[in-house]
Amino acid sequence: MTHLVLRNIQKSFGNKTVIDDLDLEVAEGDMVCLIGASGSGKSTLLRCINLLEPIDDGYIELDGLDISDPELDPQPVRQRIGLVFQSFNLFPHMTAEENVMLAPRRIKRLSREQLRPDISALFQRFGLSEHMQHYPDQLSGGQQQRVAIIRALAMQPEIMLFDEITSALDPELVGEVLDVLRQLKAQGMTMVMATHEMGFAREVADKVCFLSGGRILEQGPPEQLFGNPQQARTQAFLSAVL
Ligand SMILES: Nc1ncnc2c1ncn2[C@@H]1O[C@H](COP(=O)(O)OP(=O)(O)OP(=O)(O)O)[C@@H](O)[C@H]1O
Repeated sequence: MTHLVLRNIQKSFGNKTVIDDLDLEVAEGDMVCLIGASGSGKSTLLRCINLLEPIDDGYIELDGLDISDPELDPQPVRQRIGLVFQSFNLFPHMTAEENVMLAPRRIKRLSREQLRPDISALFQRFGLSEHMQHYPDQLSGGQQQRVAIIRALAMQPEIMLFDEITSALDPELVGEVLDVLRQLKAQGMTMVMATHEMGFAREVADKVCFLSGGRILEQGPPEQLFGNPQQARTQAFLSAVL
């Protein structure tokens, strides 16, 4: 089943076109990796999907619903789509658990007691049980990013978007965050990820998209893009991007 459909997406800032007539389909349970140079439009695309940026033209469908309809209340749609950023953006004066509980308490109006079993299970699932009561400055960057992922999952989204979530991490901490994504993939989560982690994209993605100037130059399963006879074109693209 096609879960997310983007058609003819157009987005400009002033007179600068940032997304240019872009089409993308994401099937349920798939991991789609967006790869492109800085400024190619990856973040803007993810922000458009999450309705943080309005699109100028085209439409975005989630499970058949046109979520780009300007008449639609964006709040319930945003709850269905989790977004995790490069910077973890945890509140420093709150424990990991309080950070994770904040949105469901405010938006879903659930109490701490109602939330605790599910939230504890999430911390446990991602190996962070012993850090629930720690403050962000007591956690490594990798642990903070894993808490940021748990925070997004606590809203029980149907689809998760990741914007270069390992780019700010020391290299030795990247693996533990990518492991969380592998786990989510195994559990059937639908995901779109902007990344420079080429090895991960090759290993885990169902589809890889090469973005340049707000357009998708190539897209396909990694074994196609990285295999012969495509390999020379892929290498040329990646050497310009990475
Ligand atoms: N709010 C904004 N106002 C004006 N221009 C913007 C805005 N947001 C993004 N841009 C411009 O849009 C272009 C695409 O930016 P975007 O952040 O989407 O690219 P990216 O591929 O995610 O790059 P990076 O890897 O550096 O985050 C850039 O030229 C950027 O300067």
